[in-house]
This record gives sequence, structure tokens and C-alpha cells, in this order.
Amino acid sequence: MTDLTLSGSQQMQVLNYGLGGHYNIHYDYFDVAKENMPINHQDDRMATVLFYLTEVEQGGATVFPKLQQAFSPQAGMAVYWLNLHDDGTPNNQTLHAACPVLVGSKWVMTQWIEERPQLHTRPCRKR
Ligand SMILES: O=C(O)CCC(=O)C(=O)O
Ligand SMILES: [Fe+2]
Repeated sequence: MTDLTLSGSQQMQVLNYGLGGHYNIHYDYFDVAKENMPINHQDDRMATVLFYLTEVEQGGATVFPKLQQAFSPQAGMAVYWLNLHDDGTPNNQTLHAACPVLVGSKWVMTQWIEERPQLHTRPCRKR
């Protein structure tokens, strides 16, 4: 689906949000150049695939305020985005949050895709 390898990436994470459940505004990348990461964990989440497993009656949208985009959960839908630019620097336009569930329950599955395993298949370009 993404043409990226999942080797070295964490397992998918399943999240359930009940009434009022939300995810505060955040980036999925760590910005490894800035953060003092241990030498054996210098990798970053270059991409995210977010699968919606359920529809939510009201609320629960994933919002990207800097891009002015919102996605309302639909069962079977996925949103895929790149957290890093082609040169590996973080793309701060990817700031996002999950709005509170107002009615119903929300199930999602997140796959974060690591950058380093793409080394031999994905060229590193200048921005
Ligand atoms: O549940 C959502 O809509 C967003 C989840 C998310 O941002 C994440 O898992 O990193
Ligand atoms: Fe996220």
C-alpha cells in the first residue's frame, strides 16, 4: 500500500476511544537530530498509516490544523501521511490531534513506519 518496508517498525497499535476520548495535539516524529536519542534508537517515524475500524456517531475526527484538514472516521478508511520531508527533516505541517468522541466509540489502528529500514530502497533527496 505504501511501498515502504515495515521491517524494523513497531507493531500496529490499536486504540479505543470512549466517550470524551481524545488524543492531544502532537507530531508522530521524534526529530532525532534534536532529541538526545540513544545511539541504538536513532530512527524516526517517517510515515503514519491510520486505519479507522469503526464509524463514530458524533465527534472523533482526526484534525490537521496547519493543513486545515479533518477526517471523520469511516470503517475501512485509512489516512496515510509522511511525517518527514524527503531529506529526513521533520515536516511540522503534520501536527494533528484526535477530537473527543461525543457519541459512540472509536477504534483505530496506527502503523508508524520507521525511516532507517527504507535506506536501500528510497532515495534521500534534497528538499
Ligand atoms: O486516533 C486518531 O484520530 C489519531 C491517532 C494518532 O494520532 C496516532 O496514533 O498517532
Ligand atoms: Fe499521531
